[in-house]
Amino acid sequence: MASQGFGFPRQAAARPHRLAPQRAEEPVEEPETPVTLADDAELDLSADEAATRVEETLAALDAELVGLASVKRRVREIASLLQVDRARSQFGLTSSKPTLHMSFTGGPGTGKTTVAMRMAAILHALGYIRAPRVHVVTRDDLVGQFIGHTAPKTKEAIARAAGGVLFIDEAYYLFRPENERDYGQEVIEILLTEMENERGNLVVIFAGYPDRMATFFSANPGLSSRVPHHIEFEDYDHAELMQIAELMVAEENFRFDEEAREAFADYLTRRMQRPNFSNARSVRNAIERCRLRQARRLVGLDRPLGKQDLIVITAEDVRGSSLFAPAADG
Ligand SMILES: Nc1ncnc2c1ncn2[C@@H]1O[C@H](COP(=O)(O)OP(=O)(O)OP(=O)(O)O)[C@@H](O)[C@H]1O
Repeated sequence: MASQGFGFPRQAAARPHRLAPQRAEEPVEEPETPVTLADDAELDLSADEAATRVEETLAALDAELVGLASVKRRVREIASLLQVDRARSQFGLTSSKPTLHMSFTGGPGTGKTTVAMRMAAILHALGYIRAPRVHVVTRDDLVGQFIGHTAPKTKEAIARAAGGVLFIDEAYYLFRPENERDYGQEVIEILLTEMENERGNLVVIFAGYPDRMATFFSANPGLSSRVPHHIEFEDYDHAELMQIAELMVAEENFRFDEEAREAFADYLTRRMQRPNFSNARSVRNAIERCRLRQARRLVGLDRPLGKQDLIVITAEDVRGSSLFAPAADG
């Protein structure tokens, strides 16, 4: 038997009554009704247009994000879950929509926000959310300063995220056990209700450092039980950070020369041991400062510049960092 593509087979519904005449050049998409497949039909999961878009996003995730093997595996699993759920509904197999609230735990700059954006693209491609949108908030966007201000603020944030993803960065700041009248508790209660009521219209991602997130969830078991997907982001090692640096430099049409590459590796070794090291974000910031020093060097050159001059970052541009100063402390 010929297998069918994975798009929902549809039949045209009756022409809807129109309230206002449409201009001829604006074709109106007819609403379509899904058709339930026969019990002996077969589906080719990979022949769907949505599956193609998901594969493209997953391939971009692989190519553009260094490392993160277990994160990429979990994103694939969630994509598979939704693909199979779509296939089941085509056969009329009813089940509740999967709950996709998640926690992303990991150190700073490990790619949590970036992966959230890719996740939103996948959830959208598979029809789980209406828009591939991520609304990023922190405690200050949700908690009001006075009585009566918190609920409207939280509800406004939820309304802005509706149909997409609400990404709550450093979510544990919502919970301050030392102050039992803290308005953060009100936010958690509203979230609990909305995560249940708006299931299928809103995905909430709680993000932050692993240890603090663990404390946050164990202190809020109601919330924890509504978050079935926990994805952990590891700190990057030196080799991965070097690859990230090469990727970022190439994306901006720059290039390290051989000595600059060595100097940057040396820089990273030093930077990783210092306070406030933020993984890939620290790499991005370091590259910005290399660009600044390259510009300063080029402007000071007493000769015309060629294309290669503008592309190449040299060891001097890297070693100008204060980390290489004899008594570096900043
Ligand atoms: N694996 C990676 N490969 C390439 N670039 C990456 C990778 N991870 C992160 N980046 C880049 O590093 C920067 C910081 O990443 P991102 O903001 O996603 O981290 P984060 O975990 O959300 O950080 P924070 O928790 O501090 O907000 C971004 O510019 C992102 O593109």
